[in-house]
Amino acid sequence: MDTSRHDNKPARPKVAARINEETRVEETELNPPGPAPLCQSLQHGLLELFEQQFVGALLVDREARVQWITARYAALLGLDDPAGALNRPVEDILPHSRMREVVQSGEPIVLDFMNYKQHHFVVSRFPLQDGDGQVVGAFGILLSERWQPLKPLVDKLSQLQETLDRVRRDNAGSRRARYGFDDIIGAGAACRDMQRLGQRAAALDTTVLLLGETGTGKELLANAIHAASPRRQKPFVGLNVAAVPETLLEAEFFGAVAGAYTGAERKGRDGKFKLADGGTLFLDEIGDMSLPMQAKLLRVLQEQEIEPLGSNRLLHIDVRVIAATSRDLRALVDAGLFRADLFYRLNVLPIRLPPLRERSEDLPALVDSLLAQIADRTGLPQRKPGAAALALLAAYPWPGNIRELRNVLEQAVMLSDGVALDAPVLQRILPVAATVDPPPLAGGGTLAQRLAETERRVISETLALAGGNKTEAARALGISRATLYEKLADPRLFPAQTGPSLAGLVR
Ligand SMILES: Nc1ncnc2c1ncn2[C@@H]1O[C@H](COP(=O)(O)OP(=O)(O)OP(=O)(O)O)[C@@H](O)[C@H]1O
Repeated sequence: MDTSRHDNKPARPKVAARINEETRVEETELNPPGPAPLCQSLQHGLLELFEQQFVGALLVDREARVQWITARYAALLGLDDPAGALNRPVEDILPHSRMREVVQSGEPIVLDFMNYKQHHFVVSRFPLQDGDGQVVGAFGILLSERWQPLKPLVDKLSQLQETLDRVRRDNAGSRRARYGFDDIIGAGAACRDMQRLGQRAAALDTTVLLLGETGTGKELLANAIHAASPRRQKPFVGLNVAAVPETLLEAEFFGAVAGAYTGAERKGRDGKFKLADGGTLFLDEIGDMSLPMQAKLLRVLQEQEIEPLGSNRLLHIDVRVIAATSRDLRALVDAGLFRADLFYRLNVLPIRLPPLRERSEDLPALVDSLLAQIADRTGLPQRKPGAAALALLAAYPWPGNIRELRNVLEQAVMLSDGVALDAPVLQRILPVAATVDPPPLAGGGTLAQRLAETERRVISETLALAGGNKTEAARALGISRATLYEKLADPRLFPAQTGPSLAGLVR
């Protein structure tokens, strides 16, 4: 039936449900009299254009009632009679739609995920205004039926969020520690031991050595130790040794006087030791330091004096060092790659942080706490994992530990609506098919996708076998450590960041 509003216009055959004589009556009632009634801005074939260009498109009035929907969208939603959607509240046909929010706030939602039964749609929503700037409705576009093409973007968002959190943390409270022992979740024996030793370290003013795989909470524990120590009113400063090029490390540690360098460093600047004066310096990935730098660090630890680059003056500093590494320092000493005297100097009070796979008893509490943090930050309702989702999480080896768990949960929250956190959503996110019932291998995927899947699985398994130790894993795989880092940072291989995070680079 052609129900075009303009008798002299050609029919628009592809638009299954459009504003017809009946809805025109409604529309006149819904819109204030004025020069721009709802839909006038979409005249002259625009609707057909949307029909052709997008997987789906939809228009609602200011009461969020459907006024127009493309035939393809209606078919995707399984509507037998698309015209039957007209004038119904949008949630009747799309329970998780946020079109009402757009109409009410007048703000667009430029990119979002929306669930519909088993589908994950990528959608955009825009408010429509009349000539007086009044919101008269909203326009929604279904950009893609699949969210996977946007996965690199989702991964990047997670990483950037972590970077932002860390930068905020570093800037907040003039370098004060932001986390305490209360923020360390886990009541299992391994976690209790770690916290008991941490409390002891806080009371003593000695050097502390934190040993654990990436993402096990070394920086969190270092924060907590500082916050519970007599130095708590003084700065807490972090530095990831592995993230700073060797040539810049000395200036990063000890600072440089004006004129010591040309170019950007001409003005001179304070090093991390100076910035941490009176407080705590957290040195992450200490095992990655060159032998000459190790000698310089040892001298500072012994003398509590630094010499900024380009100066011949020694500055006295009072800094407690908390060092951390994911590498086996003793093995590095045996291999002649780490100075024995520095090792003994650092190893006064070693604390081992267990990998997540060794503390499965803490997993439900960790998941709960991380989901609460995500809900707090995003303003979305807190998700609750079902038994199947928890079983799936427990089956995965977590080479990236709690950081990886947090990234996976963040992605799952973005991709699910409602309160339940479903196993199928997690299953799609987890890098290795950590299924309770493994899915059949047969199926789709291009050669490139299937090769990537195999590569991802081999790397994950090797890392898990190597206890998260990247040097050992790289050796077992016959690739350099740098290549392994590159692969771990490749979002096509590892959708949830399991390698060194961007955050590490800004520390
Ligand atoms: N026990 C825990 N309870 C709650 N959150 C935790 C816990 N351990 C770690 N996390 C969270 O996991 C993430 C990674 O922790 P953190 O940066 O401290 O790990 P790390 O061992 O220092 O990692 P890397 O060696 O890669 O720098 C952070 O968001 C941290 O808040």
